[in-house]
Amino acid sequence: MTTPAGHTATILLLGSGELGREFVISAKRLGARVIACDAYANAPAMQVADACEVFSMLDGEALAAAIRQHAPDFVVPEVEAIRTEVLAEFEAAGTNVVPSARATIMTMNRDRIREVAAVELGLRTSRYRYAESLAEVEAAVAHTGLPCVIKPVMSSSGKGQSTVREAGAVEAAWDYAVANMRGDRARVIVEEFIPFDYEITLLTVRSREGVTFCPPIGHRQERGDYQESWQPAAMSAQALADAQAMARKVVDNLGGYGLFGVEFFVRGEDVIFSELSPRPHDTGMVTLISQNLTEFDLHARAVLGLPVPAVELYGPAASAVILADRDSSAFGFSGQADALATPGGAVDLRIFAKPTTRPYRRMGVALARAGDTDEARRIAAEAAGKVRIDYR
Ligand SMILES: Nc1ncnc2c1ncn2[C@@H]1O[C@H](COP(=O)(O)OP(=O)(O)OP(=O)(O)O)[C@@H](O)[C@H]1O
Ligand SMILES: NCC(=O)N[C@@H]1O[C@H](COP(=O)([O-])[O-])[C@@H](O)[C@H]1O
Ligand SMILES: [Mg+2]
Repeated sequence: MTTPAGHTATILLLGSGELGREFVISAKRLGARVIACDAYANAPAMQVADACEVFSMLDGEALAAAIRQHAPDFVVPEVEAIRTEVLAEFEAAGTNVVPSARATIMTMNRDRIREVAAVELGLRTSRYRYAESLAEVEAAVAHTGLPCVIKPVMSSSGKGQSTVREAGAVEAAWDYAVANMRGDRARVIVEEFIPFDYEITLLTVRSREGVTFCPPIGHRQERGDYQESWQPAAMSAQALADAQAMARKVVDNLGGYGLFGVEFFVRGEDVIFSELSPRPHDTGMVTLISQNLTEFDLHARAVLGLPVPAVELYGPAASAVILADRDSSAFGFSGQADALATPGGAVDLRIFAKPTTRPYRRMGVALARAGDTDEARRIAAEAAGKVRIDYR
């Protein structure tokens, strides 16, 4: 291990988006040196890191070369799509992969994590079947019933995902999933559609001292992608206890140290496990204004083997996304002053400084804290709406 003089550890960050950017800031505050990697130059986390490397995280040779060159104390995945076999090889040879190579492999594949959760651990999930052809999808739909949700087993942020409400729409959903999947396995999961009352992310920290939880985060999704989140999500003590018990089982099974974003659907008192990220979660960006230690601080502490105390919630808070609506590499922002002056509560912004836009690309978030979560949501949405992307 080659931690340079004056630093506490060397971290190789695999993926350099908005979540990585905040993680770099948190880790650097604790003295770490961070090398940020992603497939394009000037990615958000690269702008605040000590060094950067540009290569596709799916390129096994480039990934192995970067790990060998930097000999990091910790390899910290930030995106889902990574040549995870390489991580497993390095882990076997002694490299510390966060939270573990197995966790990254399981969670990158919806079918693998579903088997762990539903079969091995017996957690309540939606009814599901896997399918690798149109005929198999049709058989799977017969099992789950309609409506159902069809997703490539390898995808994230809603890519390739559709909700099917009538039999005539099954073929289009299969074609859409195959066209938008990642990797070379044409395989989908067909899930029973859960008409949930609300859905939550339970940020769960696994550290040397054990497992701790942040107050639950409610969120609203469109096109499979998060639009706003708020904390704390109102839920019964029993439902929260059930979610915590399930989250603990999953993270203990996956092992390693770090923060996980565990997703649940809640209907009445029924809590249904959906999926999880073995890393900070996009809906958890609300913790940038709601907690004394953000999800990024908690991840950094757990990774570096430092104490993780109980989290202090400053008060009801919300986040709302700022999205682009077209492809561009010549654009700027305006309206930040107006946004930050939104009355009614504490307001903040994160502008990710991504070098290009595309339709629906997340370019920033507005954050708000207020007397209750409804008010915080209203203020965050108002502030986000005031930030304009000026395409030139
Ligand atoms: N079975 C289901 N029933 C009802 N809604 C669902 C179901 N599956 C997914 N959804 C909706 O779609 C959203 C995205 O689904 P999911 O989390 O599985 O996709 P993802 O691509 O992994 O997203 P991300 O990477 O952002 O977490 C969920 O948060 C939920 O709102
Ligand atoms: N749901 C996962 C998620 O939110 N991931 C975050 O988005 C970035 C990719 O953004 P991009 O597609 O705009 O480059 C990732 O690097 C990560 O920070
Ligand atoms: Mg999800």
